[in-house]
Parts: sequence; structure tokens; C-alpha cells
Amino acid sequence: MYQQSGNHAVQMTNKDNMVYIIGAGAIGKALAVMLKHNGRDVVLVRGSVDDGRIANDEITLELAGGKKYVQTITVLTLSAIKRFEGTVVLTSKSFGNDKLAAKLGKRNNQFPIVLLQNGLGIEAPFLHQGYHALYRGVLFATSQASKDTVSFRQVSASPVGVVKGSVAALNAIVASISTPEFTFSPTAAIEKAVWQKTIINTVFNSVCPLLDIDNGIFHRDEYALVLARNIISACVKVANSAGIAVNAHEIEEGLLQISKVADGQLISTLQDIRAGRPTEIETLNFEIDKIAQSMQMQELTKEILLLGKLIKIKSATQQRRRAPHVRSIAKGKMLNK
Ligand SMILES: NC(=O)C1=CN([C@@H]2O[C@H](COP(=O)(O)OP(=O)(O)OC[C@H]3O[C@@H](n4cnc5c(N)ncnc54)[C@H](OP(=O)(O)O)[C@@H]3O)[C@@H](O)[C@H]2O)C=CC1
Ligand SMILES: CC(C)(CO)C(=O)C(=O)O
Repeated sequence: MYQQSGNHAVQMTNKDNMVYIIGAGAIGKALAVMLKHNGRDVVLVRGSVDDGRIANDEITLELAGGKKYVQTITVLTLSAIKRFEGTVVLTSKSFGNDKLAAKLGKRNNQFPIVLLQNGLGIEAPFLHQGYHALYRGVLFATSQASKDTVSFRQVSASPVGVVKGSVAALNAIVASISTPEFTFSPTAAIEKAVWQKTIINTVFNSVCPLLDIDNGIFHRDEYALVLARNIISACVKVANSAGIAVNAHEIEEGLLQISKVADGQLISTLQDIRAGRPTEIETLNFEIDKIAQSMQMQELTKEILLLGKLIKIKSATQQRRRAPHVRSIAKGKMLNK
């Protein structure tokens, strides 16, 4: 199934229930360790690098209560894979989806793709490429990676639904990626779940990095919760006008639940900013504002857009600090929205 390279011993397999996780980051590593711990066939595939390298990495997963799982996971890059024989799960950053959709499309076999990424509209590149087995998950979990250790907390089961495909295949996919401590559940209402989670992320992924604070702030601080409530209220009006029946109370409950379970954990956008990496804010605050604009509702999303712009400035500032030579790339590209 994949080629041998260098001195690394890699097991060859012909199974068609292999799970290929693309994106060896905080979520990808956590999922890989959990699957391997439960006896599943899994490999990690690098999302941003494609040098044909194959490695066997020891990854430690820390769960709530101090429980630890250590597993050796095979890490490949795309060019080491001739064809997929199983399910492809994307835990890579969504801004890489255009390139990945094109690359994966070249291996034109029938494999299903599951997107486990935050944000609105992230499936578009795969739909444009004509994928016909496309599934979307919404993660209710929080994961933070440092070197080869990942700290993971599940908030609740993560729903997965059909974008293109069948309910029977969805059920099989959910069974193949679900484990007791990282649980997925099939849903017929994935669009609603995507909006609910995107609204939650619009709050967390802008407010927490701007305050430079952990995810627990909303259950600890009533002023932060009031700010969250205002953002949720505006987003819900936009969603409802777009025909998505979400409600503010349910979303606030979800936000508080995450805030409690993920107290002390950092939102992915804050992890990205601190590491000098790009963020996914385009598919959160900016995408909601874009949808509001298309319905002449942009007055409502002014604050949301401002928070998004501040995240871009903070992210670009940190990137320049870490790599002064990229100054000219970021300059002028930031505030044109
Ligand atoms: N961490 C969390 O708590 C949560 C994260 N999410 C979502 O899950 C997804 C994964 O997040 P997370 O694991 O935290 O992110 P990380 O940054 O830890 O990992 C993401 C991985 O994406 C890959 N990647 C980065 N840039 C590109 C690119 N341009 N093209 C292709 N691949 C790229 C890299 O893989 P490689 O190293 O293999 O090159 C990177 O390791 C995101 O959409 C995030 O919003 C959702 C809920 C919670
Ligand atoms: C809100 C949170 C922590 C929960 O899943 C998340 O989506 C993230 O870290 O990006």
C-alpha cells in the first residue's frame, strides 16, 4: 500500500479499513493514538510537507485525570502513498484544502474523505473537484500538542454527516474512527452542527487570542460571557436569515460546556499565533461577515469583522517577529476585506 523508504521498517498491509489521517497536528496525533490504542489500522500523513519520508514516531497522549497512552505511529507523506485503501480523514488546517483537494484528486479512486476541520465553506474545494464520497465532522474536543506529547480533552461526541455520499457509508465511517475516548456520532443535521460550532469558534478563536487567555475565560468571567452573548446573538440572526435554524441559548450552552472542559487549554488560533503560523480566521469571523454582506446584514457583523481583523493583525505581527524577512508578504494583504 505504501512504499518503503530509508531505514524505517514499515509494515505493508492490504486491508481496506485503514484510516489515513492527513495533518499530523494536535487533533491528528490524538486521533491516531486513540485508534491505534483500540487496535485499528492507522497512519498519519503529513499535510504541509511532501518529501516521501516515512517515519515511525512515538506519540504520547495525555487525557483528563492524568491517563496516558503511548503509541508508535507510522508517519508518511502523500507521495509515499500510491492509492488509498480505506478512509481519508483530514485534520489539517482548512486553508490547505485547495491544494490537498487537487493532490488527492489525482489518486482518482473511490475512497471516502472525512473533513474534521473548523469553519464554514471548507468543503468547497472538494465539491469543485467533484468528490462524490465527502463527509463532514464537527469536533467537540480540544487538543494541544507540544513536541511528541498531545494533551486531549473530549467535550462531547463529535457529529459527522454526509456532504456527498450515503448514510450506510457514513455509519461505517463513524464506526471506523470512533473510540471510547474520542467519540463520533452520525447526524442527519450536519449543516446546523457546522453553523453552531462555527459560531462558537467565532467567539473562542477571536476573543481568547486577543485576550491571550485560555478557553476557560467564558465560564470564569461574566464580562467575557456578555461579549460572547453579543457575538452569538448577531451570528444567530445571520444564520437564521440564511435558513439555518440555530438558537442562541443552545449555542451559549455549548460554549460554556467547552469553556469548562477546556479550562486551561488554548484555542487552536492562539496556538497558531504563538507559533507564528497562519490562522483559520477567514473561515470563521470573515466568512460569517461575508454571508451577512450577501444578505445586506453587515451592520450586524461589524464587531465580528473587527475582531477578525484584529486577529489578522496579531497573527501577522507575531509572524514578522518570528521571521522578519516575510514582512513584505504580509504587508498590504491584511486589511483589504
Ligand atoms: N486543536 C483543537 O483543540 C481543535 C482543532 N480543531 C480543528 O481541527 C483542525 C486541526 O487542528 P489542530 O490539530 O489543532 O491543528 P495543528 O496546527 O496542530 O495541526 C494541523 C496540521 O495541518 C497541517 N497543515 C498546516 N498547514 C497546512 C497547509 N497549508 N496545507 C496542508 N496542511 C497543513 C500540518 O500538518 P503536518 O504537520 O502533517 O504538515 C499541521 O500539523 C483545524 O481545522 C482546527 O480548527 C477543532 C476543534 C478543536
Ligand atoms: C472551541 C474548541 C476548543 C473546541 O472544540 C476548538 O474548536 C478549537 O480549539 O479550535
